[in-house]
Amino acid sequence: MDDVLHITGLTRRFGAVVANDDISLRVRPGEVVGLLGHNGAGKTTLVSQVVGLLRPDAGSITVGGTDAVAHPAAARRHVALQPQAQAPIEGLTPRTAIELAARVRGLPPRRARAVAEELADELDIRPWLDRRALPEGRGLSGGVRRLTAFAMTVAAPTPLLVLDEPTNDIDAARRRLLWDAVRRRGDEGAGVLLVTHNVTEAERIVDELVVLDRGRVAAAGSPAALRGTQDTDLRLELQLPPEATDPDLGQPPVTVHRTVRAGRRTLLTVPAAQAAAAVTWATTLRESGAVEGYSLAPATLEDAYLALTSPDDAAPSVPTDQEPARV
Ligand SMILES: Nc1ncnc2c1ncn2[C@@H]1O[C@H](COP(=O)(O)OP(=O)(O)OP(=O)(O)O)[C@@H](O)[C@H]1O
Repeated sequence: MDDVLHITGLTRRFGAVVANDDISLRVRPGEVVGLLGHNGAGKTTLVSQVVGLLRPDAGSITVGGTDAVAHPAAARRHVALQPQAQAPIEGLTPRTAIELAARVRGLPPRRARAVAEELADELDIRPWLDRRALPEGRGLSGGVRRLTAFAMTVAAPTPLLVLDEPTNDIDAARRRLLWDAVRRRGDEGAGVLLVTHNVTEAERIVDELVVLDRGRVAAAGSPAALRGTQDTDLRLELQLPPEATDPDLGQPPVTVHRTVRAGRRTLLTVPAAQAAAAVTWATTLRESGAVEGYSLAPATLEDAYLALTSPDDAAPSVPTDQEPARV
C-alpha cells in the first residue's frame, strides 16, 4: 500500500544550525511511527514541514500522495496535527471544541456531537466536558486541555495523524488511555507520526521508531531491533554519588555489551547468565562507596536510546537503516 507520509532527503537550516539534515522516513497506513530525540534534535522542524508551516531547503515530502512542498494546502487536507503548544480553546468547553473540530473537518452536526461523547469516554474527560477553559490556564488543567487537543485532532478520520508530544501534562492513568487511543487509530488504518520523549511508554504502541540526533537520523527500526539486545540481557544500573563526576569503577568482572552515562546513573547492559557476578560486583562497589545503590532489571529500549543519543560518543550498537524510509 502507498505510504501516507514519505520523506526523502529532508534538509532545513536556520542560519548555521542544520535542524534537519538529509532525513528520510516513511509512514504507511495503519502504522504508528515514533519520532524520538533530545530537545533540539529537529523533531518539531520536521513536523512543521510536513504540515506546510515551514519550507524545506531540500528534499521531498509526500502526504497522502500529494507533494507537500509544491502543494502544501492540498497536502494539508490529508493530515491532522496536534501541535506541541496547547490549543487556544479559551472560552470554549471541551465538548464545544471537539464538536467544532469535527465540523471543520466536515462531519455533520449529529455525528460531531456523538464523536465528542465517544472521545470523552475514550479519554476519560467526561467530568470536564462542559467546563469552560478560561484565560491564563484557569478553568481546565493542562492535562485536560492536552487531552481535548488530542480529541480535536482525531475528531474526524484523516489518513495521517501527526502528534507532537501528546502526553505532556497528562497523569499516568490517562496517559495510558491516550496511548491506547493512538494505537487504536493506527489499527483503524490511519498512519501516525508520533513525536515523544517518552521512550518507555511509546515502545508499547509503536510499530517503528526513528531516532533523531542533532538533525540526523541516528537509528531507525522496530523497537525490538532498536533495543539491539538479546531478551536475555539485563540492565545493571549503578547510582553514583552526587560528587562522582567521572567515577573509576574499575574493570567489571562481567561482560558489558553497552555502557551509558545518564546523569548520575551508569547503565550497563550485561548477560543474564552473569547476573550473580554483576550483583556481587555492584555490592562491592556500594560497600566501598563508589556507588550509592544499584538495581538489576531487564534491558529496555530506553537504554538503547540513551546510548544512541548520549553526548559522549559511546559507540551505538544499534542498526541504522539508511533506506529512504522503511524504518
Ligand atoms: N525558527 C527558528 N529559528 C532558529 N532556529 C531554530 C528555529 N526553529 C528551530 N530552530 C533550531 O533548530 C534546532 C531543532 O529545533 P526543533 O524545535 O526542531 O527541535 P525538537 O527536536 O523539536 O526539540 P524539542 O524536543 O525541544 O521540542 C534547534 O537547534 C533549534 O534551536
